[in-house]
Amino acid sequence: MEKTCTEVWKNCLQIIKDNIPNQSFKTWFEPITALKLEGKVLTIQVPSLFFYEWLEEHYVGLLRKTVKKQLGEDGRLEYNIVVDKSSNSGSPYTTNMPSNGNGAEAKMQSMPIPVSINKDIRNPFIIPGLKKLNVDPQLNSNYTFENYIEGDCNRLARSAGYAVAAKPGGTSFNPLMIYGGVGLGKTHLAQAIGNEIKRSMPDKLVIYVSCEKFCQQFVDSLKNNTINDFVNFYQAMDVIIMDDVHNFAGKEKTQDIFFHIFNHLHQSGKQVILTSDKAPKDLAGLEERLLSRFKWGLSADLQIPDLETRIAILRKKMYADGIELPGEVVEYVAHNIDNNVRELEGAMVSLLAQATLNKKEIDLNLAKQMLKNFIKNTSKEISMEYIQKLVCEYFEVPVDMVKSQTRKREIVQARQISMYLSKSHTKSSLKTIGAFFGGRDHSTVIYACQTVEDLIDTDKKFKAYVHDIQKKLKMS
Ligand SMILES: Nc1ncnc2c1ncn2[C@@H]1O[C@H](COP(=O)(O)OP(=O)(O)OP(=O)(O)O)[C@@H](O)[C@H]1O
Repeated sequence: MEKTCTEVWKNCLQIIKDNIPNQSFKTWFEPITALKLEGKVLTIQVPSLFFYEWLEEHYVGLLRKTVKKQLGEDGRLEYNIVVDKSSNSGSPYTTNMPSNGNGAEAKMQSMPIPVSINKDIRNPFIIPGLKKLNVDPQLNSNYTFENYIEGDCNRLARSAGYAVAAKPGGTSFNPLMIYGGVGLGKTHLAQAIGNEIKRSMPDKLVIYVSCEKFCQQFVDSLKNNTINDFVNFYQAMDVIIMDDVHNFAGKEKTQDIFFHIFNHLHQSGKQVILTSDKAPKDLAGLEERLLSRFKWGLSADLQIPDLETRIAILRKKMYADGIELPGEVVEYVAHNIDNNVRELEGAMVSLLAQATLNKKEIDLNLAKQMLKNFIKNTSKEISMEYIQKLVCEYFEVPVDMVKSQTRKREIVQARQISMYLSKSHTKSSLKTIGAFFGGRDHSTVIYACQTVEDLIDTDKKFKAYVHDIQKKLKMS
């Protein structure tokens, strides 16, 4: 007796289940239903285009083998794709893949599916239903262009941001990648773009999401079997702002999902805005294909603001908070906190809090007193210069010698400990540490750190030295 499509698919599922992890089976195969069997062609229904792409990319080999096992060498598979479940039209739209009549065997052999097919099918079907979404963009309304002070440090990134805000998806800055060090205004600028788009084009669907939150949502959606909703949601956006994409490092599955979402948005002319602590070329732990996408548009960096810009930032904040500070105090703060805008603002807030508590006028003296304490608690104190000074004082060796080429034992020891502590107590890269300690390369730093770690493990006296210095570092 001829088998029904349900029986054939049930047998296929048995084989598939034995060959992949249970969670993957639940996520990608349980939502599939068998629709029909015509001769040797089995048609299955998948819940979205994204689902179809994912199966084609990750399970094509397994599917091909399984179908052949059930239907013989000329067995084929066709997909029926439910394109828009949220449509109000009563029944879901569906479309068949492949649509060119070549049969799924041809389809299964050619992966990934050609871009032209994606494009034609996606736009007309997916967007109309999902456009009805009302999405909270998750933006902080204080992060506007108006509040973002322009300086040499951010001119390119800021004007690119403006261009993107005026024409989301319509410039070559797609994606726009804003990168730079801690607290230099990446989130503020990225959100300013989102706020400006929502102000001038309220109908646009904009979403801000940190990379960390996106990763968590992905894990949750796998757990709850809502992966389809998760992907559909992001694919329906006009603008996605993803903060801190360096946090994708090592998370391959989430990168995979984002790769698909990214492709979909980009092909549909939607805007992607990314922030990162490093330039795309320096991002470690990200898949090459994702990195190459990140390099497509424009990468613009944010540098440390110069004194003039720092003063302007402080004045703007004071103005916004309705506070007046003497000019010399503002200049003093801006002069002394010079590598992180968040810390700059933090110093001012502490200054004001102290003044309010002590009911004192904020003059230069108070600013100096207070700033002394504030600087101690910031990363400024733990600079490579400071580590070098501390280590050299401890071992009573001349400070400049650690940067020289000398191989004297006590100097080498001070140099290696300085490198080791710079690696663990500063955010400097191995390359920067090497360059700072006498123009050495990163492999010298790796070797130094390894040597120090080994000695800590084997030499009690040495371990005590390092701990002593670390204690001083923390107390200073
Ligand atoms: N050019 C600027 N003009 C006005 N305010 C700024 C500017 N740059 C940074 N800020 C302010 O500095 C603070 C830190 O900025 P933001 O959080 O955007 O930095 P970030 O680079 O995203 O930091 P992180 O590396 O921690 O993610 C915010 O309060 C922001 O408003």
